[in-house]
Amino acid sequence: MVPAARVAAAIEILDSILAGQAAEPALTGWARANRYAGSKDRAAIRDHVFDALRCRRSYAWLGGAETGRGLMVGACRDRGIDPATLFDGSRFAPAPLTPDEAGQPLDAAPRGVRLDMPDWQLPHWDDGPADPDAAMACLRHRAGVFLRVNARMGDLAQAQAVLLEDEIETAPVTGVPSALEVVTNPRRVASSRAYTEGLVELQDPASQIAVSRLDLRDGMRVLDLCAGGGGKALAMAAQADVQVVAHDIDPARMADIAPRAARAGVRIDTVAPGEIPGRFDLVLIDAPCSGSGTWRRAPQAKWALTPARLAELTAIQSRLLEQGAEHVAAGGALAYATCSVFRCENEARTDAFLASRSAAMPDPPTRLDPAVRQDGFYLAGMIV
Ligand SMILES: C[S@@+](CC[C@H](N)C(=O)[O-])C[C@H]1O[C@@H](n2cnc3c(N)ncnc32)[C@H](O)[C@@H]1O
Repeated sequence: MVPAARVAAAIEILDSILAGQAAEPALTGWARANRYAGSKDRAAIRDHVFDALRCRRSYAWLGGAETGRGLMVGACRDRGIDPATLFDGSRFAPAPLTPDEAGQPLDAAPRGVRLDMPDWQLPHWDDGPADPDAAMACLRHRAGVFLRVNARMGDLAQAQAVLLEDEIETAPVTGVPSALEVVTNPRRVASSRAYTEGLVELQDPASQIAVSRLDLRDGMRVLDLCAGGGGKALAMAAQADVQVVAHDIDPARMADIAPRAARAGVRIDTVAPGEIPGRFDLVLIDAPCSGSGTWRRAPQAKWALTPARLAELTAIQSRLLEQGAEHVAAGGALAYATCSVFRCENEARTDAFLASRSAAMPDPPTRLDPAVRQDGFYLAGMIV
């Protein structure tokens, strides 16, 4: 496909998303209906769509309308490309620009437009990361692809060598000894030998840092209360000889844990909701949250979040802290984590929890800033 045809495809898909469809089904549906598109075309179209979702307000401002077409016109202008070179009405290309698509310069735009954030969220950002504008600005850009090297199967150098067999070049990540950043061929990772044989897993550096800060010692019993697909459970099991029990309110989310654990050469037991066996030396609550620290990976969530949903999430988070504490053994610890940067989901929750009982937070919490670590994260360890 020529570049203008890829832009035309992105416009069509963005219109479906703006009408309410989720991004992944919209992309898959388009690919099924347009089988002539090759893998490079699909990848380029996907990048256009996700870039536009990250920068929805600024692209609409630059492009003159919050439509698929307006967003792609704005995307061209944001990248210094004259949209008329692609919007020329030739075969497969979008129709030529009209005078009402002149857009407006971004310098004159309000803060929420320039930083691509819904206005109602700005106070939450101002109450979160140290440099809120830098944090919001970084969410306008694509995230890298990162791997966690499974220490049970090899070290960084071995993983890099095995990945190179599949022409995947990687680089170490400063300050995260278990992590590699994929430099070439990220789309080959899932079929590479290093991945299928469990030497590496896909995991962002912020999550790897968070797990590395947990005080895990051989022989400990650990409950992962909100295990989801098991990213943290697998990282904990790789870090020490711990017995991990994984639980999630939605057991279907844990379906991948068994095959992932088998690949990684570790054991993780999964339990059904309400069937948590006894008490544990460590209970990890990787709580459901707004995900505000990870919106460069999941940009649709930035626009979908509402004040009501945020209030609902903070109530769930407080309940989970109470529930998690019930499963901590004498002398054990409770760890609370979110991938949000909002105080109302982080310090406000742990402060309220600590104030309600005789519990302590011996060390200050870990706060990771998306402007520094690509993703935001919060981790607090408590003795209950
Ligand atoms: C942030 S995700 C977990 C990610 C996972 N720990 C990982 O590292 O891949 C939060 C999870 O919490 C689960 N959840 C939501 N409410 C819950 C509850 N009341 N009890 C247990 N799990 C819950 C969700 O189903 C979701 O899978």
